[in-house]
Amino acid sequence: MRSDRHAVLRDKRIAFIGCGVMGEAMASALLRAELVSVHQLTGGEPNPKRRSELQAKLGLKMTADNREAIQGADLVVLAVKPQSLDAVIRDLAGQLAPGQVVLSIIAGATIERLSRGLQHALIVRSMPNTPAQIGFGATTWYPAPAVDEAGQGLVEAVLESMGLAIRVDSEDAIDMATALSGTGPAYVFLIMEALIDAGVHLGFPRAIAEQLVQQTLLGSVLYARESGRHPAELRNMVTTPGGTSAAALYEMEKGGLRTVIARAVWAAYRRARELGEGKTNGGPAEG
Ligand SMILES: NC(=O)C1=CN([C@@H]2O[C@H](COP(=O)(O)OP(=O)(O)OC[C@H]3O[C@@H](n4cnc5c(N)ncnc54)[C@H](O)[C@@H]3O)[C@@H](O)[C@H]2O)C=CC1
Ligand SMILES: O=C(O)[C@@H]1CCC=N1
Repeated sequence: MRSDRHAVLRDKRIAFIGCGVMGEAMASALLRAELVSVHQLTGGEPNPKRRSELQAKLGLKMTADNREAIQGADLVVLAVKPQSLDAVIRDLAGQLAPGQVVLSIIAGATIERLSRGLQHALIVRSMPNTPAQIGFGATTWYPAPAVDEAGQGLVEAVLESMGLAIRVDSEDAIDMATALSGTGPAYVFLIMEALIDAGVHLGFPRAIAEQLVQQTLLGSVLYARESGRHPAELRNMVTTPGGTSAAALYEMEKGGLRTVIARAVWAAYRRARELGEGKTNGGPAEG
């Protein structure tokens, strides 16, 4: 289902409940793509510093009162931490008007929990990521059965303004995507940091190490996408027999890099499920 995003979002009002990293990323993406004008957006945010920051930076109308924020909104985006969800439910339970669609980006929070807590059936669960801020996000979304075509079109138009948006066919796929793409930028930034530090360790000035690493990551991703080749084939093309890549890859395999990455992604998936069960404090994963 594709539709003209401008037409879908024309005159639509969107309320962001929680305006931290992701609330700001989503509002910025919509404004940056000129899909909405600022008077269509409202932010509900208890932190006065964040309220004035977003007012100054994006021109957003901000309020500390979540009930006021959702007045007249077509779409209500829930972008608070899982730990703040109960407070939002207390504020908004029974307060949503019949046609309002709720779009949650909260890791773990199930449609059943949101729908029961808010006493509202029109719920969409989604999982974006931080590159959404510059239009390169990767988002998955899954609507409750009660959300009709128009509601889904509205959600899709908002999510596509942030980059790739894929509708998945189960809620479990949202937890899986939380571990892979939602959390994914954290993995990439850690690898980026480790490579830059290794460059500095070799003797490069940090600014040059940063440029070389950023361009290598960017170029490799674009090359993989453009060539359409399997990553293993592309890796083999770098790996001269008896050369430098073979020496480096040996150390990576010996250190268990693939297993470490797979275990990290499974740990994030388990954690997403725990958050959904209301276990809001973490701890080292076992197993
Ligand atoms: N940061 C990320 O990379 C991603 C985060 N998420 C999800 O997005 C949600 C928000 O994450 P961030 O933006 O990183 O968190 P954040 O901490 O930056 O933002 C949350 C905002 O909610 C506000 N808030 C707290 N209690 C509130 C209440 N009762 N009513 C309204 N606002 C309230 C806070 O003051 C804060 O500004 C989380 O549930 C997370 O699971 C999803 C995808 C990626
Ligand atoms: O760390 C977290 O819980 C959130 C969810 C996806 C990315 N960040």
